[in-house]
Parts: sequence; C-alpha cells; structure tokens
Amino acid sequence: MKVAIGSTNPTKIEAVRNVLGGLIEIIPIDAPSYVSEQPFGDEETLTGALNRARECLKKADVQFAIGLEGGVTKSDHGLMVINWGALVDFDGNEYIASGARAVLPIEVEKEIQSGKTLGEAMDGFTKRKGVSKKEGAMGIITNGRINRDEMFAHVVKILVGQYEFNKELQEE
Ligand SMILES: O=P(O)(O)OP(=O)(O)OP(=O)(O)OC[C@H]1O[C@@H](n2cnc3c(O)ncnc32)[C@H](O)[C@@H]1O
Ligand SMILES: [Mg+2]
Repeated sequence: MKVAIGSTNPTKIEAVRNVLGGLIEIIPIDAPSYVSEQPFGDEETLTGALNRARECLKKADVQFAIGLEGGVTKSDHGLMVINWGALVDFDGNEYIASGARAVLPIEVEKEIQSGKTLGEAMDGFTKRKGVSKKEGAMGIITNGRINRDEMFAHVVKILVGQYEFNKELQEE
C-alpha cells in the first residue's frame, strides 16, 4: 500500500510514519496549500490541509493522501497555534481532523502581528533556526512534552481511524 503526505517537513512525514508503520510506502510530495504562507483561523488552515491532500492525489497513484497544515487563530486568551489535517482517499472520500492548540507567548504574538510567520517568530523567540522542522511551537511552549511530530501523529490517527471506520462500514 502507498500513501502520500503533502509536505516535505520532517515533522509531518515522521507523524505519518509513526502512525502507519514501516510496511507502508510513504511518499512525501511538496504539495501547494493554495493558502497564505501563514494561515489565519480554522477555515484557512483547514483549507490548506485539504488542498495539499487533494493535490497529492492528482500527482501520485496512492490509496490515500494526507495534508497537514499549521496556523494561528485569535482567542480571548491570546493568539493560539492551531493545526488541521485532511485525508482524501482514492474514491474521493474526505476526512478532516484538528489537532491540539495552545496560547503562544505574547512576544511571538507581537512578531506575527508585525508580519512574521509563526516559524520565523518561533526562531526569533528561541534564538534558533528551523524550530518548525523540529519540536515546533507546541514543543517549545509545552517544554518538550508534545513536540510537533507527536501533535501531528495525533491528527493522523484521527484521520486514518475515520478512513478505516468508513471502509469497514462499506464492507458490511
Ligand atoms: O513545508 P511545510 O509543510 O509547508 O511546513 P511548514 O513548517 O511551513 O508548516 P505549515 O505550512 O503547515 O505552517 C504554516 C506556517 O506556520 C508556521 N508554523 C505552523 N506550526 C508551527 C509550529 O508548530 N512551529 C513553528 N512554526 C509553525 C510555519 O513555519 C509556516 O510559516
Ligand atoms: Mg509552509
């Protein structure tokens, strides 16, 4: 069985690999999200995830494709990091799931308000490079208890679980 993941970000590939295991061929595709580089709000972030998954199915002969997208959203408690995922299968069924969310530090919020992406703001905040490809914002603000790949693995489990559940219903 072959599946595609619509990104080459190691945290997203790792999440799919961890959930699906070694027997399945996982094809990373640098799929466009057709949303802003920094998605704002649930709708735009979810749309990015869906677009990535749909694009993968056009490019690769796979059983299903997964799109994962990170974003930020306003809340009464401050700007939050949010995450969405989508799974689109060969038959055209689409499943969606959101991931964990948490309030970002005020310094990071200010940088994003001045036009930076969350990735850039996290690098500035930590004085490091490539946080978005490593533990991610979630890893930094949870003291490493939930890193970005683990957070995405949870989203992938919700997606693949729904796909399996629906397949079983159809086979009954
Ligand atoms: O190669 P892709 O798949 O695009 O990986 P990405 O890290 O850019 O991830 P997204 O496009 O899904 O995220 C949109 C923007 O938000 C940033 N971002 C999202 N979640 C993040 C996180 O947990 N830590 C750091 N940056 C994050 C990211 O760097 C982008 O600028
Ligand atoms: Mg990106």
